[in-house]
Amino acid sequence: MPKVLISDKMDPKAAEIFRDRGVEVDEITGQTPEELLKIIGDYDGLAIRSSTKVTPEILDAATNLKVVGRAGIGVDNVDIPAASAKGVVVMNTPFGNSITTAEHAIAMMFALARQLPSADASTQAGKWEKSKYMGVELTSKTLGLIGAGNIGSIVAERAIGLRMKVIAYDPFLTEDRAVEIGVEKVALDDLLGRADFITMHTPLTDQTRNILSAEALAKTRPGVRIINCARGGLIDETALKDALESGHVAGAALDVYAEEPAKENPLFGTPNLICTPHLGASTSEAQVNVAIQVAEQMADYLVNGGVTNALNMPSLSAEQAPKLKPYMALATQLGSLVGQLAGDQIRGVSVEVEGAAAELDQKPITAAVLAGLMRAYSDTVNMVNAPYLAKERGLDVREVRHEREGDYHTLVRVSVSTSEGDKSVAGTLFGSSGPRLVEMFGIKVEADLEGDMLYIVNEDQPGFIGSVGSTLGQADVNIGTFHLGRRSDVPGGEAVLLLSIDSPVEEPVLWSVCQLEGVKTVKALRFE
Ligand SMILES: NC(=O)c1ccc[n+]([C@@H]2O[C@H](COP(=O)([O-])OP(=O)(O)OC[C@H]3O[C@@H](n4cnc5c(N)ncnc54)[C@H](O)[C@@H]3O)[C@@H](O)[C@H]2O)c1
Ligand SMILES: O=C(O)[C@H](O)COP(=O)(O)O
Repeated sequence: MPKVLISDKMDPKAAEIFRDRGVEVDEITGQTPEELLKIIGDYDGLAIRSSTKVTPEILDAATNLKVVGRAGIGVDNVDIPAASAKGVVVMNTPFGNSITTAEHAIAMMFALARQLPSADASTQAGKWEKSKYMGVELTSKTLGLIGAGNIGSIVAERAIGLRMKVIAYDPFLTEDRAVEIGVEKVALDDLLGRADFITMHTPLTDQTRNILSAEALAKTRPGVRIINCARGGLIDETALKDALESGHVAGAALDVYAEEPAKENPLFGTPNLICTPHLGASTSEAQVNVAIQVAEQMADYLVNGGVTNALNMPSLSAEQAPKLKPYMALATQLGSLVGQLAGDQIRGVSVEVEGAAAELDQKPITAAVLAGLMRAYSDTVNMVNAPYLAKERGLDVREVRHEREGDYHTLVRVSVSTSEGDKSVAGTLFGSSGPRLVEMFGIKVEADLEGDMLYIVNEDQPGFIGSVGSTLGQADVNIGTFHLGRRSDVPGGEAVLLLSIDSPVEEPVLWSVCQLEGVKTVKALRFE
């Protein structure tokens, strides 16, 4: 039974769903990295929010880990390249808390406009400072969104409802989408110069880090108010402090900080600053949503192989997974066959699908081919890390989908380009018997690729099969099945022999086969 650790505070629904789906679950929150390091090796899954840091050290110790599930959106606390390299799927729940977070941004905007936190403190202190707390109206003001994805577009919708004009800077926002969500797409400098309120809704990346730098803040309108419910690090905190102190920025409302938990921060105590402790996603509704979603996604993966909302692997629904399963087996075998035969000469790989296979999502099939192909060099390669490893090795990977009718109801072809030319193998699915090789390097040969096998290329001549049989027999190697193919129907050409054998063959036996007359190539193969 797969075992999951919930390492950050999560709604109890998550544990309930794991148990209902046949996944054992432990809930141990608030651990130090050292404590987590000691126990992580026991788990197949790790369910987190933003507190647990999934570092390369944690991943190294996580010898059984298959999936990290983030109950929330931001995954900057997970080292995704390191997880991918280890073959660990990283999933998030991209929509479960977006309304709640957008509402928090809107609440922050109101709080800034009317100075609600300090007006509250002053009133409860008995000061009745009516004239001190003069506010501003939101109606007709310009709201500048930096980032107009899920949360940004919900904020836009709410702000338009408040009769604000919304402009957005987001290099990935299309003009059509901008029109659809009712915002004007603008350049960053344009936004900085026009917005009365600026709200941040991007992930923290190399491009967005300090996007509100001292230089950018200097371009904003005097009296601008700034909201950040996205990620600390988007705003230069020192520059913001200066701008608040000078009065150029009239107010800032922050939910996120460069260092979290932010028990100390240089900004604390600055005038006109409102702070919340990373509460953007903290409503009971959002927490139930993300807990249910993350547990369902992780259980799907661990129990059925379904992949949803993965950041380092193509999606594969729980309905699709059983349909794709035999194809993955076929793709892995074909990849393994060319990987074992063409080895490190491979420069490029092309994966073609036709017939029924062309109706399926091709990405998982390609990932399985690459995993099979690279298993010749790596024990830890799987469908998650295979595309990354392929990229790292500089393999040119192509996918081709044929609409045409072929000889088989379904076909997957794997072609590799090597320094010695192109080579291609193809396989199909046969009724209930599953994956079967049907063509190899231009020769029709049918074989089930499993266990230990021997691949021989020879000149087609009488008596050859007998001499192979007796050479193997003398070495006590039992032949299970014989699969034969030749380049043309005319005898005497090049032939391929694929033998399934009951035990691996040692080097001296391979050498003896190699010495038989007409033999061009001999190679021992192994399939899982
Ligand atoms: N405070 C919280 O508790 C809380 C809760 C949920 C999400 N978040 C954070 O909010 C942020 C937005 O979440 P989302 O669900 O809207 O994400 P999203 O992926 O739907 O949207 C992000 C948008 O940022 C845009 N973007 C990327 N790079 C950009 C750049 N260089 N300049 C401008 N725009 C850029 C993208 O095109 C995208 O449209 C994330 O950082 C997430 O972690 C915080
Ligand atoms: O990215 C997110 O989903 C938010 O930052 C929420 O973080 P939390 O789960 O730690 O509240």
